[in-house]
Amino acid sequence: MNTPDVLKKILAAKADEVAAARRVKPLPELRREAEAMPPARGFAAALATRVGAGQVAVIAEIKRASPSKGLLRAEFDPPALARSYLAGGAACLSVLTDAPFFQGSLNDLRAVRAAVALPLLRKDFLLDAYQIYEARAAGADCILLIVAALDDARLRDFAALAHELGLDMLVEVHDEAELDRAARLEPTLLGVNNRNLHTFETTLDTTVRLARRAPAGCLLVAESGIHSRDDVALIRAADVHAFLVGEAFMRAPDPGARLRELFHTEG
Ligand SMILES: O=C(O)c1ccccc1NCC(=O)[C@H](O)[C@H](O)COP(=O)(O)O
Repeated sequence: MNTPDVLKKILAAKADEVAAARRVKPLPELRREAEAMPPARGFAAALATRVGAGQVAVIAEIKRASPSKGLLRAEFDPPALARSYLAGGAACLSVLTDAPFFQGSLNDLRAVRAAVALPLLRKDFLLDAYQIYEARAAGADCILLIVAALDDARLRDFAALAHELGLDMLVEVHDEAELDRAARLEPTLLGVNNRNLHTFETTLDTTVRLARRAPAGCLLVAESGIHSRDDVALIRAADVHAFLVGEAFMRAPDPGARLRELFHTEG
């Protein structure tokens, strides 16, 4: 699929999906499940520990398909991918749970939770508090808040709910105006998506540019379009040491080995 404003399409489908999910499992029941979960694993802390030790921190993504690239990996076994990433040195994992556009599911997230102890990001398009409870109940440790998809009130409310449920948040921006809105949340983790989610245009210059005006004290994560060691070096030169990578790993025969090749010199 390569139509303009895919984000708008995804959000429209998501609203229908959430309404359907609420009919199957009403919020009070889901909330009880979420609140009965064991404590979340520190997603932000896992990244900060690596970066604090002078290492790169990689969030390795489990994504079968994407709107911009279509099918990325025919043989798709989320627990096996998670184990491969663990062996390759990932600090955390990101699991796509959107079905219509990425061919993912909450079951993928549950299966990965059962397979490895690494902290997990639920990668989806959140527009309703219901999805935050869903994330917690399925074993996520972190949620994604896409600033382009949320007004300021929802950003604030979702941040408060994530905090209440013990979840970390990756607050994602793509331009200066979004960065200024995100900064008001004083985020611990700030993701810079190199991909424009309306048009798919992807350039690493986005991270380089926005890194210069990122608020002090937050940990920056460069997201999307990272394919080579030169890409990694360019981003590290901008003083960004945490990365979220999907396609480059998903297309590799051994994703964990590819992670090691891209990010580590030895091992
Ligand atoms: O990946 C897409 O095509 C896409 C399209 C529209 C909205 C979001 C999209 N992707 C989500 C992501 O941000 C990426 O999965 C993630 O940053 C990894 O990117 P990559 O390494 O380029 O697969």
